[in-house]
Amino acid sequence: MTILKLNNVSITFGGLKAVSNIDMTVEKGQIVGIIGPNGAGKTTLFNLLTGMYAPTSGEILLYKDNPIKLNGLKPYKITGHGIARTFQNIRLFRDMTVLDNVKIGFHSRTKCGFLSSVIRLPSYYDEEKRVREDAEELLKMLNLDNKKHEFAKNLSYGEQRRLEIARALASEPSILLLDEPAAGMNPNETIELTHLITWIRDKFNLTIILIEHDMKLVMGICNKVYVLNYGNLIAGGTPDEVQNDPQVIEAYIGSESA
Ligand SMILES: Nc1ncnc2c1ncn2[C@@H]1O[C@H](COP(=O)(O)OP(=O)(O)OP(=O)(O)O)[C@@H](O)[C@H]1O
Repeated sequence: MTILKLNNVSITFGGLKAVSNIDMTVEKGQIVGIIGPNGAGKTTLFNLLTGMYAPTSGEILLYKDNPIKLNGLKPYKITGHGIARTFQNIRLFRDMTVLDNVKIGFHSRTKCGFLSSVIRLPSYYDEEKRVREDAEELLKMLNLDNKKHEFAKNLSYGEQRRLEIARALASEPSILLLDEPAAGMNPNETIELTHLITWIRDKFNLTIILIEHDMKLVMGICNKVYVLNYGNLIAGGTPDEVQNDPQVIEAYIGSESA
């Protein structure tokens, strides 16, 4: 079943077409990889999917009960529709605790209004308690519960990446976008992360789209891989299909010799 579809999506910055006429279909429950040399348009694509940029042309459709057109929606609306992300350069609240970082992730789901929060109605305390319990539960699942009172900045790199994932999961997404989750990790952390990604997909019933340069990770866990080069989609298929695609080989060899 299709959960996300891009029809002829482009975005232009000045004269540069950073993403050009992209067609993409993502099936529910799959892990989809987006690869390509530096500057290929991968992060721009995530920015389009999360409402940070609006496409210059084309449409992005999310299939829930009915198709929802995501073009031009504000990021918080898109989060509300169930798309969450992590960032290439980790974006945590570094001077806040691990627990508070995750509690903030629940914000898009909390119902307490401004007034009940300010005058501290019982509904505020009920919600606060529920958010705390849910956040602690998530931290347990991501093996960070023993760090919940640490400042985020004191965590190791691998732990910070897990915390970002925990925070993204707090918004109860149906689609999780991971931007270079293995960047900066050592080989052991990358192996752990690989297991974690498939585990959270199954546990939380997610569809995952990930940008990654670590080919072992991509080819090991993705059901489908899309390859971008200079903003164009040059291949899309199973890991085996794209690895043997002459255009893909050329793009990577070309980028290495550049
Ligand atoms: N806001 C912007 N304004 C102008 N140009 C931009 C903007 N965002 C991205 N670009 C350009 O779009 C192109 C694609 O960039 P993008 O960051 O999406 O590539 P990428 O595939 O994610 O690269 P990397 O693997 O290095 O992260 C680049 O040429 C980049 O300079």
